[in-house]
Amino acid sequence: MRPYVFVNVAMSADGKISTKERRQVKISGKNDFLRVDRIKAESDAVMVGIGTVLADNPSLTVKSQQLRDERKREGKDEDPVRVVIDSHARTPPDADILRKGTGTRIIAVSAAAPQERVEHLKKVANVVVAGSESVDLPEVLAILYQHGVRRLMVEGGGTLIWSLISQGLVDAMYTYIGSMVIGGRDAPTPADGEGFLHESDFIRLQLSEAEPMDDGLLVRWDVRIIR
Ligand SMILES: NC(=O)C1=CN([C@@H]2O[C@H](COP(=O)(O)OP(=O)(O)OC[C@H]3O[C@@H](n4cnc5c(N)ncnc54)[C@H](O)[C@@H]3O)[C@@H](O)[C@H]2O)C=CC1
Ligand SMILES: Nc1nc(O)c(N)c(N[C@@H]2O[C@H](COP(=O)(O)O)[C@@H](O)[C@H]2O)n1
Repeated sequence: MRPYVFVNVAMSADGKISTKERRQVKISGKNDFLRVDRIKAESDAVMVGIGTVLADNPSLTVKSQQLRDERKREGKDEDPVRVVIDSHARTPPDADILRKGTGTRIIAVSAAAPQERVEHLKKVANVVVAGSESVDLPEVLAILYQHGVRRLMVEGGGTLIWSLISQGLVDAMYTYIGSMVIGGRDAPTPADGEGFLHESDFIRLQLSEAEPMDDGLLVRWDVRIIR
């Protein structure tokens, strides 16, 4: 069993999620940031890849005090469980995701992670070992499910989203399209990784919602299960 998994990502009009230097940029507007905060507060856990932790140093906390209070009233931690997919245990022990906010942090590493770094991380987070070289995502999702996570939000980046979506582990995707062009053939996109070669392999989506937001557009897609 695995949680319901949805991706939230903000991209430019030309389909980039940051610059070619992988520098964090503001793509969403005020209303979209409020929406992201709300769907994060409604989730049991939020996941990012180590590339995002190293590039953006996100805290992934719920920002609105009202939403934090609501979670508390429901008997939950103010922040969802925060999960980093990090094969080689590269998460800096002083990363904001570990320093800021409340609640459980899980770092998922592979068996190839250097033991010394794993021991350091064990002092500041729950470390889960899954997979031999890179992290085994189905196994991590099963572990999260066993720990009560039913709704998982994935905030990026492109490498992690590709892995999840290409393995059939994503149920829905929110894409905010911002009103700018970032450009750059090497700038990350919502799904990087290897990419499919054959049309028959493409992951098919069904449009479920499209709404103008700030000066861009919010699109919600459901992943179509084709058997
Ligand atoms: N605009 C937006 O909404 C967002 C933009 N970003 C941007 O994305 C960029 C970071 O993305 P990426 O470099 O692609 O890194 P990422 O955050 O997708 O992390 C990928 C890394 O995770 C590790 N990993 C371990 N097991 C894995 C597995 N099974 N599958 C995939 N990865 C696995 C690998 O070390 C891999 O390189 C940054 O530039 C950041 O600013 C990140 C999040 C959201
Ligand atoms: N929704 C959205 N819009 C943008 O314009 C963005 N740049 C991002 N980036 C994601 O948000 C994370 C920041 O988290 P904290 O504010 O530090 O909690 C960042 O790491 C990306 O995942 N998202």
